Amino acid sequence: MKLIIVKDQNEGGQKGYEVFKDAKDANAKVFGLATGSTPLTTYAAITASDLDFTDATSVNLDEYVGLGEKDSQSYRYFMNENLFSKKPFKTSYLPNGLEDDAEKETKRYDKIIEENPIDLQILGIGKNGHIGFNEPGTAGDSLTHKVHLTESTIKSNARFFENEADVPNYAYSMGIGSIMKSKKILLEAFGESKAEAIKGMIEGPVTEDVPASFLQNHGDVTVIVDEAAASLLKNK
Ligand SMILES: O=P(O)(O)OC[C@H]1O[C@](O)(CO)[C@@H](O)[C@@H]1O
Repeated sequence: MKLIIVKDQNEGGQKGYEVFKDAKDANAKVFGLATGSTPLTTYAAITASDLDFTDATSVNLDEYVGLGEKDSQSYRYFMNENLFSKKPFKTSYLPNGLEDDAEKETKRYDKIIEENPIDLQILGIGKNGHIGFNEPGTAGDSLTHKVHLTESTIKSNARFFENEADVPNYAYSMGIGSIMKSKKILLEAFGESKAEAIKGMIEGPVTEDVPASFLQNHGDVTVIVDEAAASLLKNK
């Protein structure tokens, strides 16, 4: 893994933008995208740039089950607000949170991923080491699945909702196996609350207990962290 330690999230966002720019210059056509607070500065830097994605496709990692694009907490809404309304892509895919039939939806999404192999995947990381919504215990070869969110994730994400009870209990998530097939991966993490997960991801054993640790088996991962998120690493 290539580790880049930055001063703060703003500098991290600029570096993240550079990874997108390099990928675009190298003719990347499919971008795997993430939600959460982590990629926001990268999306802001992309938005402020002259990069053009109208010939590119995006495939997002995950979506809450039960929320649609008009729900302000849905990930489709988040992506529209923070990126797509300013930097449109030719086509943008997300799981459909309003589809009740999990088998139908996960199969549909796997087909999309197969037909649009991801050139660059951006990831955040959960405090418990999750990537996408792949919670601890998820198999390294998993495909798109319906996830029962952990208590830790519900608590972390409650800040985006009025009440913790409003956080959906389920989400559809791209699997770890699909994430691992991305040609290049960029993982960002900012703040002390991510330090334990970053240590486990980079210096711990490869284990389902820390889903991000599977990235040790990928040949092209760039990790951008601030000093706080890097604070528990022995080798910097
Ligand atoms: O960037 P945040 O808001 O800390 O969230 C971290 C992770 O949590 C998720 O939003 C899912 O809970 C991931 O998509 C993201 O990588």
